[in-house]
Amino acid sequence: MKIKKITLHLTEMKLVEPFESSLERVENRESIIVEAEDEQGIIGWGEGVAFSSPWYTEETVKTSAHMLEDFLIPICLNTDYSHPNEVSASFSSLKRNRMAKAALEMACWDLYGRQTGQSLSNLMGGTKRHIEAGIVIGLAPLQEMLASIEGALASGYKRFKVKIKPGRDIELIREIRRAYPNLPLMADANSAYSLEQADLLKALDEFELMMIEQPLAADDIIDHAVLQRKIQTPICLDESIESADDARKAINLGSCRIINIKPGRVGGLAETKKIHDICQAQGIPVWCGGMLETGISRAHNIAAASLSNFSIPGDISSSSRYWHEDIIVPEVIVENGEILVPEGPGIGFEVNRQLLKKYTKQIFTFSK
Ligand SMILES: O=C(O)CCC(=O)c1ccccc1C(=O)O
Ligand SMILES: [Mg+2]
Repeated sequence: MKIKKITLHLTEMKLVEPFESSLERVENRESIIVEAEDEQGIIGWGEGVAFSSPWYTEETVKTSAHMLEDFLIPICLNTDYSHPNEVSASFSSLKRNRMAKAALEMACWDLYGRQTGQSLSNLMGGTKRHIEAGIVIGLAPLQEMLASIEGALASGYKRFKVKIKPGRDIELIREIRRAYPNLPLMADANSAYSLEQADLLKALDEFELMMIEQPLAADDIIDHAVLQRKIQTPICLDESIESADDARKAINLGSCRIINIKPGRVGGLAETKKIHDICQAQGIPVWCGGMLETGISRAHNIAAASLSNFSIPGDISSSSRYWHEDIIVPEVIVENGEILVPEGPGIGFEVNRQLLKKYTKQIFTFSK
């Protein structure tokens, strides 16, 4: 797989509605779309999922662009890979920056799938033809959150995640439970709590949440292990898990009982598969998270979620949940709470060049 040309499209798209978590309110989503072209003119697509500012993890759109331009793209253009599994290994001398690495690695997987006529799901060993869709309700006044849940229920979503933060936790969950006693419900704190608040987190046990996601800091798998021993609600780690090694350590310490895998967070699809396999061997279910991404990253997520141990519905919603118009064709559609795993080559979606151009603020091209 010889890559001849790589183009970075820096895009900005306005969300259908602002998305609020414990740490940030996202209204305009900047992204890096990666286009990798081989000598035959076949093109693969990837997407960097870092945000404009480092509120979720330390990477940003600009650090990703810097890593890609100055380090990752030169490696990629100068290596003749025989399989996309080799791409992340070729980046291994560079520390961290996994969102930047993932953006390029995933473009290579899509390219390879299109070169060989295989779907990403098949390439990764996916077994599911449909995946179950979940939805995330951002922080908003209670009535709005309840209305969002009602709408999502009507659309068939199978799992409901609400963002929480100190001051919007126990009472918020109590009200949602009062309205929906049997809803498959979970909460995501995006690391807004500390171990001193263990009693408060323990008070959530009575609501029988499916899990609580990333209550403590990203680098706190020790404290998460202490917390998990104190509370009944299963802890799911998101920000804390950037690699298969992180997953192994967190599982061994008892820091979590479930893991949220985002291919764009962990360095790409090869690492996704490794984390998936480690978790499967240890009896830890995984699900696929989201990053308010365009259809390109969403398509990669769908392929990943077709693997068998992605056994809990993920944060994979329809394109229209976030975008007035998505940049892929067809858009991602949720029907009866499910998304069809595409069987076409690579990600199985085409990129709408006209829309990509419409949302592109800057474009950079690199060739050998
Ligand atoms: O629906 C989505 O795309 C994911 C929504 C979400 O929870 C989220 C959105 C942005 C950044 C982090 C997270 C998260 O999972 O923590
Ligand atoms: Mg999360």
